Amino acid sequence: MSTPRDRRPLSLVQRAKDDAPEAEVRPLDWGIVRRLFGYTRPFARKRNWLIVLTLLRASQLPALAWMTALIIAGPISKHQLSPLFGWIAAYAVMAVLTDGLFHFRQRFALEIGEMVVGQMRSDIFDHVSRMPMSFFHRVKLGRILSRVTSDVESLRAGIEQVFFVGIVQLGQMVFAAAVMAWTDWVLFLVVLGLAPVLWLLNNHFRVRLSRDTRAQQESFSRVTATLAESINGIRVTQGFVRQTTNAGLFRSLLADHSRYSMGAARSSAILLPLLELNSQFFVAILLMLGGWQVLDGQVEIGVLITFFLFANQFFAPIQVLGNLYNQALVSMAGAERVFQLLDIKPDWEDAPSAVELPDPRVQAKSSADLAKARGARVEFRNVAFGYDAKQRVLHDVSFTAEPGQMIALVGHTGSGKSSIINLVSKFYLPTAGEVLIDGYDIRGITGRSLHRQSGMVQQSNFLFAGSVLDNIRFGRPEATEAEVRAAVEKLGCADMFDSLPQGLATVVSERGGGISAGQRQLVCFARALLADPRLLILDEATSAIDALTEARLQQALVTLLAGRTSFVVAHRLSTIRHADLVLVLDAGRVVERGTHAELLSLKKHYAALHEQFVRMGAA
Ligand SMILES: Nc1ncnc2c1ncn2[C@@H]1O[C@H](COP(=O)(O)OP(=O)(O)OP(=O)(O)O)[C@@H](O)[C@H]1O
Repeated sequence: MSTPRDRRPLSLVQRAKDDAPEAEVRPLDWGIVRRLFGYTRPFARKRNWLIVLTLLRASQLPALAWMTALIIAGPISKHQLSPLFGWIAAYAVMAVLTDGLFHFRQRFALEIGEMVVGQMRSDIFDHVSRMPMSFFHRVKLGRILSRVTSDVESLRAGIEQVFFVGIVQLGQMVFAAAVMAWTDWVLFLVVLGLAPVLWLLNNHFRVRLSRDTRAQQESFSRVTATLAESINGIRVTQGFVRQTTNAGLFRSLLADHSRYSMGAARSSAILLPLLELNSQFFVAILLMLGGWQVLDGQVEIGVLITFFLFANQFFAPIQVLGNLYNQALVSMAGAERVFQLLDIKPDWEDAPSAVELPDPRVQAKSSADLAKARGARVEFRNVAFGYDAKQRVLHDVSFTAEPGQMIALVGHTGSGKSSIINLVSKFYLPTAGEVLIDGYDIRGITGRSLHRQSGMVQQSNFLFAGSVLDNIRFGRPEATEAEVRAAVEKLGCADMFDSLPQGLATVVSERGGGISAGQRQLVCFARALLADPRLLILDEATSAIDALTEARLQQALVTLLAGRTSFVVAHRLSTIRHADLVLVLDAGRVVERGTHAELLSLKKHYAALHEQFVRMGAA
């Protein structure tokens, strides 16, 4: 068995084809903005203060400009020295206030950004962890990684910068427009008349930029997805000497990404100078008209200076807003992808009426009761199942595993062994028929309560990066070192762990590097033993292990399984011989059942499989 797995070919060529671009989105979507804003609700006080500070700052900058204009047009142009000092002192106070507020605005914005980003990452993790296995067959690891990393990171800039800096800049523009209109409405009308030209020009380039930015992000997500898959599949890559081919394909994805990045950079390199040129063009027109009014004596020079100061306040934000708009597009695309992931509904969930699977060990009064309660009763009644609606992979499967029995599943590859185990673990629900655990229909009990009473040892013997000790107590983190040691001793393998460089404290890597295949398997056995499950699922490792270790593993296995109900996808004859019931599967059907001896005497499917086992063993 190879529990939950991806059956697509592990090839980068395939990946490049698989990764069709994600759905196009509107550049600015207020629904997404509102939803993002919802993330600031837990920090509403700070957020509201931030909004107040932002609005204040939006008025402070134009106020400073106005004070400058008043000082120039007033005491300076009228040569009044003593009022000048008063004005300058007022200006200095205003400047200190402005930058004091700036400090808090900046700090609050960064803090809120950080909190939102942290919350979002934690939501993605929670959401993904609760998904049924079918989700992990569909959604690639790399895609999940890029949601949590680059997409969320692009949102941070959106939250910290776009919104709050945007308000300041817009406020500044509105204030400046009001002062300009009040100072000289004719010149102001000229500014207003030319504004649509600027807007149309910007719009054209921004649509282009938005397209380029999305393409750039998608190509990057393909790069990260491919990287994640390549590292995961590094053994296969090296085993088939595909390094050069894969590196070439990876380079072509990088080249793709560079092309899109260059496209985005080119569009932005046209847009930004154009914006600047526009402002300068306006200034030229204003100089011409304003200069003529001053020369003609219609307007005082002080008024023209005021107008220019505010024209500057009006135009400067256009560029900043342009940059913020670019950032908003990037953030919007990131937010859309994050929300798409968060909105994926599981194919199925526990029914609202689902109850906890009772643990009979809790009620056991005598040690005899306790011994009986150590294993669960599992029954399949006419079960049919398919990973998708079109194709069934199990047909009419019925059997009963009494408490404490060991059921061995044997059959050729693809015969349905893993699928039976996926159903017992409630990783999937049967398409038809019933799976009963202790008489409870599996649909009516919660997955969590079932998993609390079950344990799993996978063929890959998956270990987390950390110490051997922590890996063993993964299912019961509160277990003491003494309890872990007791479990290891019970399995009769304490010496194998003691021989490690730092004993149980030895650190292993994600793929279990640092310890041998046999030791890795023992860690998984000890982990299962410590969790003390009533139902144990074991996918026997096929990896070659020397005869001595094999004998010790077998002994440890007998200890581990004693009294518990177990399902074993058996790859070793010695295990099958111990089974109370062997189910022989062929094309999703149970074609034979019985003990090893009974099945051998039938001289049919099992006998043929047995012969293969023996021959392989001899080889
Ligand atoms: N995630 C999946 N999505 C779609 N079909 C699947 C999936 N997993 C398995 N299958 C299909 O279901 C059928 C039964 O597969 P299953 O994994 O149960 O067989 P198995 O006996 O455990 O095989 P093996 O010994 O190779 O692990 C096969 O035809 C297989 O292609």
